[in-house]
Amino acid sequence: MTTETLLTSRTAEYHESPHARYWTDVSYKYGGTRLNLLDICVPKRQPEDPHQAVWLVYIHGGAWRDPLIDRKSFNTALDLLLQDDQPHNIAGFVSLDYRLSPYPSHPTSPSSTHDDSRNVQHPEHLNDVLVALSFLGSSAAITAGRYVLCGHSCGATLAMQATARLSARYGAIQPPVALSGMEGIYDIAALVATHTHPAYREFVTAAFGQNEETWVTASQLVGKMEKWQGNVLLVQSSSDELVDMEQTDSIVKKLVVQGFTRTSTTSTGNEGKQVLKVVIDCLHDEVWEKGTELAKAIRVVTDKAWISPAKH
Ligand SMILES: N[C@@H](CC(=O)c1ccccc1NC=O)C(=O)O
Repeated sequence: MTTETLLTSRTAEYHESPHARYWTDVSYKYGGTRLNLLDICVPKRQPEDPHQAVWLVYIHGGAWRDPLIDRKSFNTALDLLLQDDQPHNIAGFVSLDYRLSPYPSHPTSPSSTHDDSRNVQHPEHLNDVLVALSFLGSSAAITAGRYVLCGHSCGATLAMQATARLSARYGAIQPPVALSGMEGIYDIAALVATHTHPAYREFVTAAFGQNEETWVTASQLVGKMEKWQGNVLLVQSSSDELVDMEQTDSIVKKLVVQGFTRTSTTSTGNEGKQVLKVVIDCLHDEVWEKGTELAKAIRVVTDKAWISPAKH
């Protein structure tokens, strides 16, 4: 990210800590809403090999609608990463917001029909993510395709959708070099069928409408990951009370059909098109609330042993 780009952003705030420089509340979309903002953190200790370094872009969860889970939910994991003694391969971190679907029944912050930031449906969440990535493309790192997408829950859905979209056709934005999905939703129809609590159907119809065909095409991404050459890390807790293991197992199978190979380690050298499933043990939101598992996944997915080397 060039400093000039950031300085021209109307809303951005700048501050520093002993470990990093931060630009927060950066507007990524012309005429955007208060949820079309992102936060950037550039560690003062930069990777030893800048040519191989990547940017990490985080996409939060919250069922496409929860106003209390936003880009700031990345901060606990970010603080843990910045305190690490061991060196990283990460040039910078981005956590982004995107417009949400309606949530008029939220107990403390119900959405109003007049709020442009909380009344969208698929594919607008994805479109916002793509606009954010395009904004970030003004950074040399991201134009060169050296970034990794990491998403939690419906953020993992968005990370997968964005990767599928960006690898399907040639465009100004390169797809990510690697992808990490945590507690992800990859089969919306199965999610609604498995979980009979009415909240599931409620948030899915708010985000994707009533037509179940849209749920299938939007989340299953059949055939849409074929062209992408990166590696995928999928992390799922066996004690997640909201999203079941079958979500991750089903996308693993679909990736294998699209040319991916299952692997059990990240340290065997990277040939691309590998998928690694890691089982953890915590509640759904503890992944980012405690930050430990999120930080761990980010260390792995950005490691030079896991991502394809930059071409010279
Ligand atoms: N806190 C959310 C619920 C939520 O985030 C969620 C619930 C079930 C399955 C997945 C979820 N989040 C995925 O992004 C809500 O209030 O709607």
